[in-house]
Amino acid sequence: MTIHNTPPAANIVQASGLRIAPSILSADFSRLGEEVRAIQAAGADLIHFDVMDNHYVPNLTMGPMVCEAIRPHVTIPIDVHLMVEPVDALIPLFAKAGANIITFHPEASRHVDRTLSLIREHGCRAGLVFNPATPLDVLDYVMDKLDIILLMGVNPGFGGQKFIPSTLTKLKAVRARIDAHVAAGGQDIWLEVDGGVKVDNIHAIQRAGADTFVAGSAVFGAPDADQGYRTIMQQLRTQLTQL
Ligand SMILES: O=C(CO)[C@H](O)[C@H](O)COP(=O)(O)O
Repeated sequence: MTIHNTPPAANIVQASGLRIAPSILSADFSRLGEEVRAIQAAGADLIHFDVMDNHYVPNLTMGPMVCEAIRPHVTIPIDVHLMVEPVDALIPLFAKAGANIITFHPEASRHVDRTLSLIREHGCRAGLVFNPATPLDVLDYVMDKLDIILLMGVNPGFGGQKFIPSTLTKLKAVRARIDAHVAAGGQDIWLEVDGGVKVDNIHAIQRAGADTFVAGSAVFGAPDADQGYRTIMQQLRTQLTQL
């Protein structure tokens, strides 16, 4: 097993284009180190790490200790999606545990602007997550503090759900906001989609404006960890190159 040092968050500045972020929510938790190594070897661009607290969402998953435990097994960035309320106390802990990106839901923080600053102060890239029925209004005030916007394609809390089609309309709206922001001299912002992403819909999701794709059950549902993961990652990637 190769043990890697924690990559600095700045590494991900070099990442460009289209990114696939397998969600380890659907991995085999009894052998998580092997799972993340296998998914990196299969071509993953990011590890998507779902944190659920049985309060903001009705499920309970993993915390900073698990992030720290998998960090030495991969060199690609770890993309931590906080489905927790409150948010702020976990930010220093995940930054210390090797997270590179931290996203949270705006309704879970009383002070969204402050929470975004806190994430960046801890050396991570910062982002907001919107549930299918959460309005985008807060974006009017914090675009300059965002590295990533994540739209949920399902209601958060569980893997293996069906993609909600209205997400495509919302994606187009966010893509237009990002493009206008960049055209006005603002920084680029990744547009990530999470939930229900499969081989048969990733192309439509890309066409609606996404550049970063979280896929959990589609990837980790493959029959075997090595060739199976490579095959599904290749199938996803092939759909993405057909714009
Ligand atoms: O955040 C999540 C659920 O809250 C998961 O990342 C998401 O659902 C991915 O799983 P799948 O690809 O199986 O839908």
